[in-house]
Amino acid sequence: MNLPLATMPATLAAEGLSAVRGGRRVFEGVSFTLAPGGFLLLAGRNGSGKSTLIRAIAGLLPPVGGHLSWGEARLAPGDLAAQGLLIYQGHQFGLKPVETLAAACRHWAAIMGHDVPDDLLVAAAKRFGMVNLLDEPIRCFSSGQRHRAALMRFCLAPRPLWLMDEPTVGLDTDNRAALEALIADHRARGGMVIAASHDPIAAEGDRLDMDAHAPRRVSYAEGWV
Ligand SMILES: Nc1ncnc2c1ncn2[C@@H]1O[C@H](COP(=O)(O)OP(=O)(O)OP(=O)(O)O)[C@@H](O)[C@H]1O
Repeated sequence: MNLPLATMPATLAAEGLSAVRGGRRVFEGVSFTLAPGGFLLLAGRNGSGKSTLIRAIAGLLPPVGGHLSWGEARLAPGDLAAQGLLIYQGHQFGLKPVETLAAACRHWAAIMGHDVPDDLLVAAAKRFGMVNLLDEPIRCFSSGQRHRAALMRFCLAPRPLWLMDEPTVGLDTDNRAALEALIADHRARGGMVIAASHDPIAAEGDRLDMDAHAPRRVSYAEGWV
């Protein structure tokens, strides 16, 4: 069962993004275009800025340079989230240990402004082999099960742009395949995915190498630091 997208997707474009974290420039000159149905893999070494770029697109960390646009509209930081266009999944799963999986899913969807009918919840759980865990509290879950619980959220809100930070971590072979099928189904209805990953993900698309966007090092010999 796939939810129809609530909003028509449009091309997402980044132009010359740069970001600073902890007072240090992390990357600069990041540009890309992601059309409806597109997939963009963010690659690069540890610390190259993959998570930072995802957070910048999600509106959690305003870039210090460059901008995003959605179709013809130039965006201010946070606009994609404010307009209900994205789902972001970072390294923190944000799951309450005392909640059951079903309650956690409904809670998260409510925050996103959606009700979750039973058939949708069961379909989401089926994707990741979680149906028998729907009434179990999260505190009893293994780390891989927590990750799968977090991934179920992508099935629960019909938003066109998915931002996935290390979505394969801790998944076994079957659940990696389930993740890849989820991504393929989303793209087939026009959805778009940006994923940061050290692992290969079976999805045709573009690759952005964050190592190529490291800030230029300026030497003392050039006169300023
Ligand atoms: N909360 C923070 N405060 C200050 N600096 C940070 C913070 N988080 C990350 N950084 C710095 O920002 C840079 C980019 O980190 P980021 O997490 O975006 O890299 P990454 O490419 O996702 O790395 P990894 O592959 O290890 O997940 C790193 O140099 C890191 O030290």
